[in-house]
Amino acid sequence: MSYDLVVIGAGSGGVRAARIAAGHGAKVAIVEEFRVGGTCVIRGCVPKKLLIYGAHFAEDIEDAARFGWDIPERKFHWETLRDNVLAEVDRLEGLYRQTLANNDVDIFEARGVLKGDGKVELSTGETIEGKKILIAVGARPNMPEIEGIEHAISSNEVFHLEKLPKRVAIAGGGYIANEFAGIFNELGARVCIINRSDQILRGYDEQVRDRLLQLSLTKGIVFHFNTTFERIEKQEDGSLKLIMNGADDMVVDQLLFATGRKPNIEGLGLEDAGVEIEDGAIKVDDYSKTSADNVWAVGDVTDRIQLTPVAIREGHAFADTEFGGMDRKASHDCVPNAVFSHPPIAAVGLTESQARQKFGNEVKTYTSDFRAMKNVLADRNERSLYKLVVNPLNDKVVGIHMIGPEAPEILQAAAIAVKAGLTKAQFDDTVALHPTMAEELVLMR
Ligand SMILES: Cc1cc2nc3c(=O)[nH]c(=O)nc-3n(C[C@H](O)[C@H](O)[C@H](O)COP(=O)(O)OP(=O)(O)OC[C@H]3O[C@@H](n4cnc5c(N)ncnc54)[C@H](O)[C@@H]3O)c2cc1C
Ligand SMILES: NC(=O)c1ccc[n+]([C@@H]2O[C@H](COP(=O)([O-])OP(=O)(O)OC[C@H]3O[C@@H](n4cnc5c(N)ncnc54)[C@H](O)[C@@H]3O)[C@@H](O)[C@H]2O)c1
Repeated sequence: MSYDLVVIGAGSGGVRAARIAAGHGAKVAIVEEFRVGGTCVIRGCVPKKLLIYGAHFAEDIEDAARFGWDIPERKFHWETLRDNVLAEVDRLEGLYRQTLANNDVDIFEARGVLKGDGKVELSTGETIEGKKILIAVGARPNMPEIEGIEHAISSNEVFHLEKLPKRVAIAGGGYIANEFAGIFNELGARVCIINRSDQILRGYDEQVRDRLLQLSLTKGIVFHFNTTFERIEKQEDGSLKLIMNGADDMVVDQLLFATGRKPNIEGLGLEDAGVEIEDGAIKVDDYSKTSADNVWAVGDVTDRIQLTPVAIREGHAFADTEFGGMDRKASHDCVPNAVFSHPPIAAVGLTESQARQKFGNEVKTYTSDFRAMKNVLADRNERSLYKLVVNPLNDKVVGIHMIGPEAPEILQAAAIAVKAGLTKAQFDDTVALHPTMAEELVLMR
């Protein structure tokens, strides 16, 4: 029961760190209280993206008519999509377990609590010991204290709904709210986003998020801004009555709270182990080292950037540094990100306003506001918007912001250019690949 490394949490960051450390020859244990794979695989990125694909067929089937296809009957079965997605999640969990087993990582299916001096107490009653400990316990949905909040669901439950709700309200205006608004709306539900502030997707480029708002409104999603909840009442027929400040009462079948995620720091024995907390998250240095000897933390529990590839990089850098004899830090600069809304948004680097703050008002921007060829023939009045933000001092492209079909797929490749510090002139030097949407990136003048 004595290991070189004990990892608490078998999610994105923990599994990567365990596998890489074991590959470097360390004896590794991983402790998981729920399911191997963590949020991303079990109830985050993966099932969410599969639902996005499922939902998008609604538009494709509609558009198909203009391309000559006669699809006489449109019927959607939520249970089929849900069960297939959940089966795929099961398959992936199996693969994650296999990878750990192949690397001789011992899996303990229990909750782990730090006891200090390298000891981790398991809910099974056992205690295991690690020369080094990695905390990778992630975050959980933030459910604000509101009367009747127990009637609402979070993203944890949304993948398991028995029936597709006819009327859905979603609290929040961030990633999850906009992604699930798109999913439910495409699947035929009436969707309303209830947001306490006056904007969606804070931190994203203003023009891009305004375009998403306009397109979402056109597709029928209703928005209530500057609105807060007073209470939630369950009615006799099972529906929910929402009593709000800033909007009229509303009755819905399902209420989803998507109001951020809180690091899982409670009940973990952090105090006993001497691990310091800052702003509700574990405080770490550039090497993910906590304030305690031989204890590190990666991923959402450190609340740096709550994204899977970031947790993975942090876990990998930790394992390489501590067990591979390398000096590795995870970079948090130029991290590409996407919102899988309908249509999706993708971005990397500085927004126009961030660049103006950093480089002054001479910052140059180039935009392309166009209708994708497919949308033109489909007679779908949905315009895409691409924007390049350029540092006037050296012509470097410091930000790319996009909304339109396949934006995340396109942005991943373009993000390499931004990370590499390429200039606008080098973008212009690249010959377009025609006919694509991505060619707009090298045609903006
Ligand atoms: C609905 C949704 C959609 C998302 N979509 C995306 C996306 O498209 N792209 C993207 O990059 N990111 C997305 N994310 C974010 C992404 O899932 C997280 O950033 C990522 O999973 C963080 O990894 P982690 O290793 O820090 O934690 P997690 O993956 O959450 O893993 C932590 C693990 O620790 C376990 N655990 C907690 N406490 C203990 C304990 N005391 N003992 C034992 N085990 C414990 C948990 O059960 C969990 O399995 C999404 C998140 C959600 C909720
Ligand atoms: N595509 C992706 O990469 C993706 C998708 C989903 C989630 N995620 C990750 O998961 C995290 C959580 O997603 P999220 O959408 O819940 O969070 P978010 O931070 O994107 O948005 C939270 C929203 O809730 C609002 N809010 C916060 N507290 C509130 C309260 N008490 N009452 C009312 N409104 C409140 C905020 O103003 C904001 O609009 C994200 O930050 C992101 O890092 C990523």
